[in-house]
Amino acid sequence: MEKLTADVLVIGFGKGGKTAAHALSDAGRRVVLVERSANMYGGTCPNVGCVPTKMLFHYSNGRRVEDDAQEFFAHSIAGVRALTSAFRAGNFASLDGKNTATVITGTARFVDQHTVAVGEGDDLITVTAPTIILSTGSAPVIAPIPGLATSKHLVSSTELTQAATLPERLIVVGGGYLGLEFASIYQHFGTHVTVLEGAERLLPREDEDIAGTVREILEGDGVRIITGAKITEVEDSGAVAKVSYEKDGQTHSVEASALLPATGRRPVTDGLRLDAAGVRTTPDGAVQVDEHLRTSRPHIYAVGDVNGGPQFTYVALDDARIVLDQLLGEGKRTTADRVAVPHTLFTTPPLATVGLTEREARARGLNIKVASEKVADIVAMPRAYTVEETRGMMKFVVDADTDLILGAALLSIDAQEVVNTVALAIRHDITATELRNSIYTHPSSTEAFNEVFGKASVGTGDEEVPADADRRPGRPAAEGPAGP
Ligand SMILES: Cc1cc2nc3c(=O)[nH]c(=O)nc-3n(C[C@H](O)[C@H](O)[C@H](O)COP(=O)(O)OP(=O)(O)OC[C@H]3O[C@@H](n4cnc5c(N)ncnc54)[C@H](O)[C@@H]3O)c2cc1C
Ligand SMILES: NC(=O)c1ccc[n+]([C@@H]2O[C@H](COP(=O)([O-])OP(=O)(O)OC[C@H]3O[C@@H](n4cnc5c(N)ncnc54)[C@H](O)[C@@H]3O)[C@@H](O)[C@H]2O)c1
Repeated sequence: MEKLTADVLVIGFGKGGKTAAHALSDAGRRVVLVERSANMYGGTCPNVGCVPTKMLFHYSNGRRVEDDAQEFFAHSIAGVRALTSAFRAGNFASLDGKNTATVITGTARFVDQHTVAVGEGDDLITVTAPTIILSTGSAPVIAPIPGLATSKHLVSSTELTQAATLPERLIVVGGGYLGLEFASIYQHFGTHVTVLEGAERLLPREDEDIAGTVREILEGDGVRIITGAKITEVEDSGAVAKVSYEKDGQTHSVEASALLPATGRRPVTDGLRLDAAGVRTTPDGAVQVDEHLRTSRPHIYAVGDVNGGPQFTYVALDDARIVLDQLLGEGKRTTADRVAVPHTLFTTPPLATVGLTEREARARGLNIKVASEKVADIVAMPRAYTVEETRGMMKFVVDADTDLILGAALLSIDAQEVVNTVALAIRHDITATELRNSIYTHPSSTEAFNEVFGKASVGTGDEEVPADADRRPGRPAAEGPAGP
């Protein structure tokens, strides 16, 4: 049995926890970080989340019709394994290698509000610290559908990033971020994918034109999408699972050899014995926090997915900044400081969004203009043609009184990059006209701003500005294709 003390104890090697651990250790604090699995140094994102899925996204888009599907898939999974294991090793070494940080592998459980225990019997380690940061992440929700949890065909997203063989048919239960990304990736690898989504339409938060175009693109790639599906039962039948669902009063069924639950993720607090520390949870099972991410015990913080906030790596990172500001800074930073946080759904092409949708802006009674154009029609953005991905559309919602950008939905090649510029413009009050009249590299996707912002449907009196409006006299006009 070993008894350790530290200045700061971090539970979970996720983005939030490790970012805080590095900074605190660099500031000379003695840090102990406890991670329950040697396969998870670095947390979900680099091991079983963002990194492997985005690498599979990349590989799957490179598959040619003549490639053998199984061979190509096996090669792709090998690439993912190599990268994730390199990242895992790097994550461990960079933290454990510091003089003031120690990583312990095991599951932490609270003994009291300052102490956790890891392991049992002779291997028991206790760690006591005046400050504790919880960063235990989230786990998939398995919807209470009869037969789903016990189906031998159930596969987790983790398994799908490490699978040895490509399933011939895959049913994805839930058409949110995780479900649509796996649907798009696996369909491109050659699996026949069916998405069963409970809501009446895909991506209900997005405007109908955007959600409809996402659906059209996925269906164009061969993904079968059934919305408004009320799944009633899952039955294993030999090599396949049969999923029964009701839609429009009729009962239907679909079969597949693999079944991915993608109906959300819940905060992980199992086994932590939060009660022993007096840390309260919300009715949804998240660790309850204030805007400084302090729990009901002010010396215990909770960052990332476990605190019930938006489940994105960059939010976990920002959570760490808030806690670090408490521990090393002025203690002013809060979750309320976040403005225009962008998101990207990595379908092909990706959908990146920020701020308000058109529907939300209108519901707020704002006087808006909407600038929108199909990617294939954006003459100022030949990049889409050069990489042979001209599907999608770009849409901006602009305040007609102030010319400030209220939101954007970019369903387009490079959208995950372009959206960050829009988010920055929103945060720093850069107007739509300024974005429209700026100089961008060529050929790039950002160049679309030169044109699309000039397409506002309900204007402030601004006339449409042509794509090449801010070129100097004598220069050639737009160098892109003349348009389809
Ligand atoms: C398939 C998939 C794809 C995703 N893609 C993206 C994306 O493209 N972009 C994006 O921004 N986000 C993405 N996400 C979400 C993102 O991965 C998470 O929001 C992020 O990893 C959360 O980080 P975290 O710090 O909260 O916890 P995590 O990274 O989940 O880390 C928590 C760690 O705590 C450990 N742990 C749990 N309980 C204990 C305990 N009792 N003791 C010790 N250790 C414990 C776990 O083993 C785990 O390593 C994706 C998620 C998934 C599942
Ligand atoms: N690119 C990214 O940033 C990325 C990628 C993957 C995951 N993530 C994160 O992980 C989280 C979890 O992803 P997710 O897709 O599991 O959750 P989600 O909340 O995004 O989507 C869940 C979907 O399942 C549907 N659903 C719920 N119950 C259902 C049922 N019984 N039958 C059919 N459909 C049902 C919901 O209507 C919803 O559309 C995401 O919210 C996101 O924060 C992010």
